[in-house]
Amino acid sequence: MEHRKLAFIGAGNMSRSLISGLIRSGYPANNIIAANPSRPKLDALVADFGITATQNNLEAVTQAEVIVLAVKPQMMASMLEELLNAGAELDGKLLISIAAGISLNRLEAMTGGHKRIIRTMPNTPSLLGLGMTGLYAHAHITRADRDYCQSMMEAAGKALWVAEEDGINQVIATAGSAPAYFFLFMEAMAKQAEQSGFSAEEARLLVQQTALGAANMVAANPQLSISQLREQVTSKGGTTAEAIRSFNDNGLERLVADAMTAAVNRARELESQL
Ligand SMILES: NC(=O)C1=CN([C@@H]2O[C@H](COP(=O)(O)OP(=O)(O)OC[C@H]3O[C@@H](n4cnc5c(N)ncnc54)[C@H](OP(=O)(O)O)[C@@H]3O)[C@@H](O)[C@H]2O)C=CC1
Ligand SMILES: O=C(O)[C@@H]1CCC=N1
Repeated sequence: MEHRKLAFIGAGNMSRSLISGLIRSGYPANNIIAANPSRPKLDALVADFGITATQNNLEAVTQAEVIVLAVKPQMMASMLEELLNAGAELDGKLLISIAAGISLNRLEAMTGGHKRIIRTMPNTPSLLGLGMTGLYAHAHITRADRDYCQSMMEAAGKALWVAEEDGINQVIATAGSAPAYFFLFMEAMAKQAEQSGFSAEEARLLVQQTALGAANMVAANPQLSISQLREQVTSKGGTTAEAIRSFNDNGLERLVADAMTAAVNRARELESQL
């Protein structure tokens, strides 16, 4: 992939995940700069990955060819306004937003009409190179910019383009927010395992190894549907069948659908507010 000079504006959880993925895949550390108002997260990024860091957004933007907008959605307008007021020149630069709930139209307005923007939705497993990122760009974005953005995200995992901008909100519900769903499920399982007598470490080991194994079974067996993998575990008249029956009787499918719809609705609500 091309190693364009890359700036992350906002050095929080998601930037750290993406930077880690990039460095792990061989992106040169001296082509990455991160900007953040407070120092500790920057110091940790410099220590862990050898990138450059600054508390001055303008300095990062000036040096970069590609700028990743990685502040909280609610901070985006004020951050960009300050940047433009400070004299930032965005011409010739590709902007990549990772923010939930801010449309390309809004980003264009917030940047004084800049049109070279790609919208993405990554997730935190990018930290380990196991991320999943959705991407969307308007038709005028060049092939070279699309390819760069895709390979940048693929350095941290897998990437999937969506055909409509609202597809990004569906990616949020299915991948961006979704690591937390699995963590919640694992928390509940670990809690129950502890209540049944395992130590906290034993419960975590049992749950984490099983989750890892299950995810790897899905990835390693594309010829099998996820339902078939579940059926392989479920002996007739056995223990798993009883657990699955309990999940189904308690409406697991509806719970999951409602939770994913709530995430999409919140993303759309943010889009209408910000
Ligand atoms: N976390 C996730 O799983 C995912 C998050 N996202 C998106 O990523 C974006 C960042 O989220 P996340 O990393 O979780 O949030 P964090 O709060 O961890 O990171 C945001 C960072 O932005 C910094 N910041 C605040 N104001 C400014 C400013 N004016 N200029 C530069 N930096 C600033 C904050 O600094 P300080 O703390 O010092 O104030 C903080 O380090 C959001 O838009 C979110 O929607 C997308 C996909 C997944
Ligand atoms: O919770 C959020 O709003 C962000 C976007 C996806 C994951 N975290």
